[in-house]
Amino acid sequence: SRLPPGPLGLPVVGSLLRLDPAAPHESLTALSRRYGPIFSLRLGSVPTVVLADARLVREAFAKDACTGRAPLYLTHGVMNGKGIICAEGALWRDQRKFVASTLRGLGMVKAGPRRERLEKLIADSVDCCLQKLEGATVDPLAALQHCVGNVMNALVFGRTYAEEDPVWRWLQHLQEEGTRLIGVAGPLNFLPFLRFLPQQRRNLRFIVEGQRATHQLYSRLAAEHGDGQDDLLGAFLAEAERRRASGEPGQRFFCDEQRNYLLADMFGAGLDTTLTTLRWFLLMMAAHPHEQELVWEELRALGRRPTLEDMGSLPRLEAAILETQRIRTVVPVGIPHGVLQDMTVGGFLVPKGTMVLPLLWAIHMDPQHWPDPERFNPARFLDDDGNLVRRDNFIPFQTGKRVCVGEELARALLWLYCGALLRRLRVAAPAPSTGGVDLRGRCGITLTPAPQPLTFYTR
Ligand code: HEM
Repeated sequence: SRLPPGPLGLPVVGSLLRLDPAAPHESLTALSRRYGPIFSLRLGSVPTVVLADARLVREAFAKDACTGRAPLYLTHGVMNGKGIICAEGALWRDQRKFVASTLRGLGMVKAGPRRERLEKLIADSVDCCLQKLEGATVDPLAALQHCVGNVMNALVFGRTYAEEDPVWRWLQHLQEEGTRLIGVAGPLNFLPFLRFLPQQRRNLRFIVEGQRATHQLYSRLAAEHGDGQDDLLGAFLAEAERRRASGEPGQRFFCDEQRNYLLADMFGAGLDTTLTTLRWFLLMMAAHPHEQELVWEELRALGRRPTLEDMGSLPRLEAAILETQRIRTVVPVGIPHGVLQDMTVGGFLVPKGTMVLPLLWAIHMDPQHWPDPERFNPARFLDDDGNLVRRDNFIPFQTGKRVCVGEELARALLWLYCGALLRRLRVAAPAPSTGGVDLRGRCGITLTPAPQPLTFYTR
């Protein structure tokens, strides 16, 4: 077979200059309208294939050959292929299995006492968040970051922090700056020699320093951790001990260094994405009061705060969450995969060493599947009788063998937060004369909204 079509690039930079650094998802989407749902280009030194159709993503990501990560400087040079997000091969398979089964043990199951414990943990954090927002005119970011952050702290490390705890403040700052700088350092991935430029060197030093300092903290948390296994760290320590005792070869995957990379990955992957989705949800509700009223009607009819049991029976709430995930996909360029063996996708050859980008923005904004895609319209996810409908061209967690391992937890968090917040509060935008709501996103690794206040009236 032949390679997918695509633009001719310049030597050295390839097609990098075609990408708007502030909106790479839009530049790539424009190219997909021109070259089709599968096309190839070279980004600096990295040969890349872009998939702009959910069917092609499903086909590609179902293959073992496509479970690698892209040959990027940050994944391989900074993350060293450790942890889970950047791991490949035997290490990835081992850690993926361990994480998936640990998350099930922590309550990501359909029913039972563990699920109730998880639900209580989230519900308590929602209460904390409600207290901070009720009656206030603020950007909800700080409240959400603290409250959702503590759910992740509890699940990953087995502890929570007071809001003003200096260690927690420092962790939040590192996370925010790190995510921003990794975005800024994007070109470094494709042109690794850029790391010799002074500005890039400073950014990289911050990222590597932050990594070293958080790993030190994690080692301390591990040393202080008891025998309990109600969190990922506890489960890791117990599994490391079990493998050491039995002397099995898999014990090499449970060293202290891998533990620290894994903890950082789980905390980072879980918090940023969920937080950003919640921020977009509140902004969309404020900008579309009529849609907010429809959700409110449904919640009023229920007469109490929704629980996980109610998932599947509140279609308006669910459709509003799904439509938020469509119109402001938090990872608009998608999380790239790497090709481990030559393979074919859509009849085209995709050679070993290629980076595969599942271009979620193009998929979720495709006018053929989503008429008038820039319009926020939850009814897209409802049929004429108001029942929820599954949509094929919608893959916010991606698909296949590496699909988001936290999807169940993310859906539970979004459900309980969005339901409780809208049941108790009416979210309103500032008057249009003062600018209204700014729904344009800024693209780092995630597509985030601009900081802006909202008013939270008691219902
Ligand atoms: C709305 C919230 C979330 C969204 C939109 C989201 C989205 C994604 C996406 C698109 C991927 C890439 C999948 C792939 O490579 O094919 C991913 C991977 C991942 N997510 Fe999430 N995620 C969310 C929440 C979470 C949460 C709460 C956790 C933690 C429990 C989590 C942990 C992970 C991990 C560890 C991976 C890497 C999986 C692997 O490489 O095998 N995510 N997520």
